[in-house]
Amino acid sequence: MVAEARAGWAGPILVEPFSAADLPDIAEQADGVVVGAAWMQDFRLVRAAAKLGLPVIVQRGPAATLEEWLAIADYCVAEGNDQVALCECGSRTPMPGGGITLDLAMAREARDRTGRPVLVALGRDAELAGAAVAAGADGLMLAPDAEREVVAAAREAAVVVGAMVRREDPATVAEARQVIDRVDAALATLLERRAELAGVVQRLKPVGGFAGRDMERERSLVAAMARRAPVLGADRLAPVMNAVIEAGLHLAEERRAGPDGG
Ligand SMILES: C=C(O[C@@H]1C=C(C(=O)O)C=C[C@H]1O)C(=O)O
Repeated sequence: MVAEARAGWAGPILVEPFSAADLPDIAEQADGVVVGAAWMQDFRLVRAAAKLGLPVIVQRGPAATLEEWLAIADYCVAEGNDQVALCECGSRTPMPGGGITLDLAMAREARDRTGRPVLVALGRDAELAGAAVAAGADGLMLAPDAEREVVAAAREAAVVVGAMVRREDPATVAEARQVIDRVDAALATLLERRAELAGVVQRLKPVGGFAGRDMERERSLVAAMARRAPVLGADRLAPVMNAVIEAGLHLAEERRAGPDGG
């Protein structure tokens, strides 16, 4: 089973034991052991799993309180295993359609209190990926059978939302470039959306395109942006936004002309 999973997946293989009998195989083949939400009260199995020396992921049972959840992590640490991460998998609160109700506030609290990485299990629902990242999630888990598009959407939301709301502290050129790449991913997404919206205005204004350019509006949007980007300031933002606006106007004019120039 593990060998099969490894063949189709480049990431770490985390395995949840059904019983203590599974532990030797897990120790030999897996990269991490999962303390499942369903049996987090089985302290003997929790202890035995922690003793394998592999990283442990402690899932929160659907009715477990924060204290109960963190106590299981403490059990693992007491077995001498400090490689413990937590995983929020949702509460038992009934949801129409059987969806899970993730407790993102609890996930955030668990992270703040323990300093340990907290994963959020999204099931097959990528739509909460951005919310989980905004709440501080260090990683997202999707159901093994989640569709490719769902995985891609979750990854995209994590990058874009993460770049917007989380500050990172890179220490090397390579790390700083990775963070820049994520910020640029968010910028590209926003620039594309902005160009579409500016195109809407060109179609709705009595005179669109370069002929209907409104410099007063452009100055005022730069001034508003400078309030959010005080370090750059209006003087540095102005040429950047001029290029952005002109790119939007060129696009709108090309589209109006049509593929063969009108
Ligand atoms: C979009 C408009 O048309 C032009 C493009 C602008 C923009 O991209 O923000 C701003 C002012 C206009 O020069 C507008 O008038 O709002």
